[in-house]
Amino acid sequence: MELTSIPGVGEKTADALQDLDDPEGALERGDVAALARASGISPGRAARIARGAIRRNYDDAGNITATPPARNIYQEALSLLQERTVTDYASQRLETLYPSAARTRIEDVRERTRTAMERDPSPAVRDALAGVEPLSEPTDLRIRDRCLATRDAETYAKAREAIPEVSVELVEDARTLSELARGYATVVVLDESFAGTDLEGDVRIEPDALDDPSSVVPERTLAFFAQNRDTLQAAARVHRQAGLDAPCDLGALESALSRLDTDGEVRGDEELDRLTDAVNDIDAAVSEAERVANDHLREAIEERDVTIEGTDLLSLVERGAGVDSLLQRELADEYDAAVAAARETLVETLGLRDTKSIARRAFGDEPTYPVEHDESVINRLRTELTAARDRRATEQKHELAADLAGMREDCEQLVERALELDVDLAIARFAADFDCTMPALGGEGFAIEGARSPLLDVPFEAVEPVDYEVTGVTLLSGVNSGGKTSILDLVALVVVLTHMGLPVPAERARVGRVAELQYYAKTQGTLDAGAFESTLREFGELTTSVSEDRPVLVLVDELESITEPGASANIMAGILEALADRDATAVFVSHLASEIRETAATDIAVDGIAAEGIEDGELLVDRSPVKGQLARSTPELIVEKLADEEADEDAAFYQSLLEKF
Ligand SMILES: Nc1ncnc2c1ncn2[C@@H]1O[C@H](COP(=O)(O)OP(=O)(O)OP(=O)(O)O)[C@@H](O)[C@H]1O
Repeated sequence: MELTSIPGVGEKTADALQDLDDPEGALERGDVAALARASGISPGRAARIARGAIRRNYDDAGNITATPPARNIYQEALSLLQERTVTDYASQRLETLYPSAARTRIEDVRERTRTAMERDPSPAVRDALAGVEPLSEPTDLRIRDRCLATRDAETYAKAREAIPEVSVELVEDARTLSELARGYATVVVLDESFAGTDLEGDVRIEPDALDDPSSVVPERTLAFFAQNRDTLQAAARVHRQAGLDAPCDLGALESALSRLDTDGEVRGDEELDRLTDAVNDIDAAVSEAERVANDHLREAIEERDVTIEGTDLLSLVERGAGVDSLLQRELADEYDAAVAAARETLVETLGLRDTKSIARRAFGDEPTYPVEHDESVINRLRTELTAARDRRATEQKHELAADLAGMREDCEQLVERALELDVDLAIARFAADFDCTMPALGGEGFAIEGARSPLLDVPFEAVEPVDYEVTGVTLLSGVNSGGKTSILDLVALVVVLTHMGLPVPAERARVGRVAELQYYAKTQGTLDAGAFESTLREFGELTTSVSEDRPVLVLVDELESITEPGASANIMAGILEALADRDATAVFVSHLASEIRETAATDIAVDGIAAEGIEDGELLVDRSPVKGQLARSTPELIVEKLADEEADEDAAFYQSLLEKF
């Protein structure tokens, strides 16, 4: 795939993407998290690139939101979904959903949405999802107890490239090889020519080692699983809890992972634990053995009366013999028992097996008081135990790596499915939280029934449902705070969600295909001449851009505020006529609906959000616009109320005011 053919991807970005493991796959999957791992590419940019790739695949002209308020609605829709994700991945992945102009794209997302809406976002699944994140590659793995050796310069270069985790050494002959073996626990020789040579230490002749690096460094396989262990365990839990089809045997994976520590060491092996503890506890065990022996001996000596004949004493003194020889002569049996206790304590405390006889030699038969160990024997014991521990660890690593090696691809799928489930669950929760349905696609304009906006400043439970259908060009009139702006937001939201392929917050909805959503929010106050001119230009361009194959939905909120009322009524009438001529769909909210209708040369439909009356100073409003009915304005309603309520002479004044409406 030519990466530069994706909209928004230049040479530099393409180079950065090319360094990823599988840039095409990441683009195909819309894997924003993977794309964001390319150097210099932020998650926001990664999402734009993924959207660009989708647009190219679907030959899609792009996002239908054509104005800042339309884009805000899209952002709000996205936030409502993103708030319902557990993982960062799903949150970023949702950014690849955009309101598309391509029917095939919308249909593809709708298919996924239907499946997503059937999923059950149970707390147990969400809990498990909290532990899942995209897999990562371990870096800087260095193995220091092994090295590779060769006398061939070419093999040396190949080895450095194939197995960078260990040192590679150039050797000249058997002597230099033996020297090397003294510095490493294991030396793997890559040259056949050394076979048959008598070498000291753990030197292995393995000319094919470079073909299977994990035979030399099982840590390479293990490091990936160790680094991602918690994520993989969580992804397995997600599969169990959600009843998802797993790509591999979850039990086998979980049991293999339970034998691995996050630092890549094998755990749960009794023999390895025994040897590790023995190496760690050796000094403490030696002290304990000495203490046991000396306690024994001290007690024995304390309890004994030693009788010594004068001649013996003399001869002892003459020979310069110390108390040791007295010990040997008088307490030989006790000494033997004390040493036996010391040996037993050392062997027992360290749980020794193969190295028992070495350990026993740590306490000599020659009587001394206090009983002391032979440090050189203990050093030998330490060396033997350490070597046995390392051998066992490496064996175990090979075994575990062999179990896990074949599972890598399945694990990648396992995590991907779990993360994608989070995307589905966010959609399912959004649909459930806002009582959504899948809208029907097609026809002219739009029709919504029982629609409730999640964008209002009131809690969703308090939102009153709205029905509204528009085909063609319509003015929407209504009392102050009747909910006109809220309806434009709601219509924009429903249109955006529909074109994203998502469900909409309504009992029923039908949305005609739109190539552009042109939403203009109310301006704050009159525009100066320059701003007024550029606004007019915008509408000029807009009215000429509408055509049958470029259906445009125009939503405009109180355009009259851009200039003085008379002029703005004329301008709006003109824009509406032009849009009506081109069969566009448009809703213009305005307090000048009646003036505009009078000015316009063609018939313009007017709908109204009507107040049913005033109660305690509050308007009672039916939020669904009434078709074909100009709503009475708030001032008119208040004058009418005063005309009804006031005493005779005042009532006449209010009556005359009312007649002017
Ligand atoms: N469907 C609804 N359910 C509940 N409350 C609503 C609904 N629609 C609007 N409201 C409430 O009415 C308030 C005013 O709504 P909105 O701003 O849409 O009215 P408006 O007709 O555009 O007002 P104005 O004529 O002053 O511009 C909202 O902030 C919201 O609190």
